[in-house]
Amino acid sequence: MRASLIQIAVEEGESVENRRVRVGALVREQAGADLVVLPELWTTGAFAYELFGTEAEPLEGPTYEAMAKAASDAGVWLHAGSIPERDPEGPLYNTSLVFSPSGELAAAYRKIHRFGFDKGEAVLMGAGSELVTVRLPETVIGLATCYDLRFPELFRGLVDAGAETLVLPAGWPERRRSHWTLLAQARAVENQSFVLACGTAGTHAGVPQAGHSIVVDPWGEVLAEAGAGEEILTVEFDPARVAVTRDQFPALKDRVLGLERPRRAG
Ligand SMILES: NC(=O)CCC(=O)C(=O)O
Repeated sequence: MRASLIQIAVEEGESVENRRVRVGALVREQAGADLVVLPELWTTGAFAYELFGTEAEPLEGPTYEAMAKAASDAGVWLHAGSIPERDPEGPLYNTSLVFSPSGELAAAYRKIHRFGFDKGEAVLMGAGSELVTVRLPETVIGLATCYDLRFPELFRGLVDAGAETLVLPAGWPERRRSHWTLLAQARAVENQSFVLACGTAGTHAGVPQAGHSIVVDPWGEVLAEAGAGEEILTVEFDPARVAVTRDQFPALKDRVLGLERPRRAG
């Protein structure tokens, strides 16, 4: 299976519309790949909080239209990263879109863990509540977004729902790049799954981005890693290695579920 992770540079000097057109062209160039992955909130930048409201789109808005067309022109499965979604009935959401090679929407995932504690995304956007997996011809992908990477129970839920390849668009800052690499490898090892994590490059809203998109195999080995700048990271991997790893080292079968809370001594 061939995957291309498009690590876009998100910089203030470029308009959202220009970036949308540019990204569409980059997706078309990936014809022949099985799966193409884009980063989190690449239209605005994950930290450009002041743009969330002005650039928010309905689910089937301009980014949806452009990416559906790019997926069908290229004939690829496209994880189109996430958009600031305006739900007419509710708050904004950080919503990932997955398109089939014919340009149909295969899945939408609203980010469950919002970043920012008492500001930013955490107050500007609503939280999703549903785990989402998508069956591709070669593998079942499980969806998570950026800060979700810190919450292992979400990924275990995806594995329980059948995921073998965990796909994570992100806008991860350079400041915490060591966490990014470590957590991507940890999620791969503990879930005996491939991890495809696609970040952004450049600097927006004063936050330098880590880049370093990464693909990790079910044994925790890094198959490919990007540098800091805009880059397309292409990797070939064998999804059958998930079953082989889970069979030969069946740690997932040794899970003990429903542990009781410790009793207080004294
Ligand atoms: N956009 C994000 O979710 C940022 C996450 C982050 O910076 C971190 O977890 O650290």
